[in-house]
Amino acid sequence: MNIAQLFEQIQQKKSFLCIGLDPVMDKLPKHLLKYEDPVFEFNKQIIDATHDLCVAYKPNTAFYESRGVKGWNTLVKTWQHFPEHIFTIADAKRGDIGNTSAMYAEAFFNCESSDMSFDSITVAPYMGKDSVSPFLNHPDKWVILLALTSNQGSEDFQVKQLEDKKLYEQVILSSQQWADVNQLMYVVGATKADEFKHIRSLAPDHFLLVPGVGAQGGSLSAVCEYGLNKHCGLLVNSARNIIYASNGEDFAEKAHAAALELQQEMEQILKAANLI
Ligand SMILES: O=C(O)c1cc(=O)[nH]c(=O)n1[C@@H]1O[C@H](COP(=O)(O)O)[C@@H](O)[C@H]1O
Repeated sequence: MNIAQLFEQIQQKKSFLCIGLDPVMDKLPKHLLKYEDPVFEFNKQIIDATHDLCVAYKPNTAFYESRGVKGWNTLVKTWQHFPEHIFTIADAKRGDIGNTSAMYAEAFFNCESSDMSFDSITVAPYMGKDSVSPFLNHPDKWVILLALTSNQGSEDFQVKQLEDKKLYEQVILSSQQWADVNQLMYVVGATKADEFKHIRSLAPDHFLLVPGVGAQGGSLSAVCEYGLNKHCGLLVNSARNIIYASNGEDFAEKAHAAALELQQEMEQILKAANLI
């Protein structure tokens, strides 16, 4: 999926919502425990109840890898259940020396060897260009590079000054030489709303993946004030606020309601910006 196709999906659905699928066994509704794979059943019902309201799903692989082989199988089944036009993000935060990154890319992008073929993967930029390039060698796939993350620890390194720039600014500027806007996005936390105006001056045309709305306290309207661009340019992620809207038998219905609330707010924002 290229940038034009992603924008088309956003316009059709009047939504730039990405739903994070980060399921924890202990938090699942009890009635699902009778299923052979309760986590898959949970994801399946969440996807069925919300796919008309979002343009992307982002399973964070930690929530699957932590359960070993069973968890990996759940991830594969979940990927296989995604509807065709949904943009899929493997939130794996990978990045290593070139030949190792190539194997990570194989694991998440190549259907034949891994039974999954995500549209994109989150990548940590710390090891530099040759650690990111193997993901970009898959021409129809996206790299979503960590720029300014939502957590407190983002202050430890990302905002440190290097000569005339902060580290995260250098990440955004240097990486633009590695791929174009059809293959590269940046993660910017919703908790960093004050930085969006400046980040848009560094990367006016790129999509930004924005986690941190809801459970981490970020505000959708504050992000959109300066974050939108001519292709919308934002995928705003929410996980816990949607998937755990209820832990009863009505969990999927309540997830739908929580996603609808965000989608309706997004529709108003897109209309006000003349993007739909
Ligand atoms: O790359 C990410 O998705 C990510 C980057 C970041 O800066 N902050 C952040 O919270 N995330 C992820 O986004 C999701 C946030 O989930 P909620 O806080 O439950 O909405 C988790 O999967 C995090 O790992």
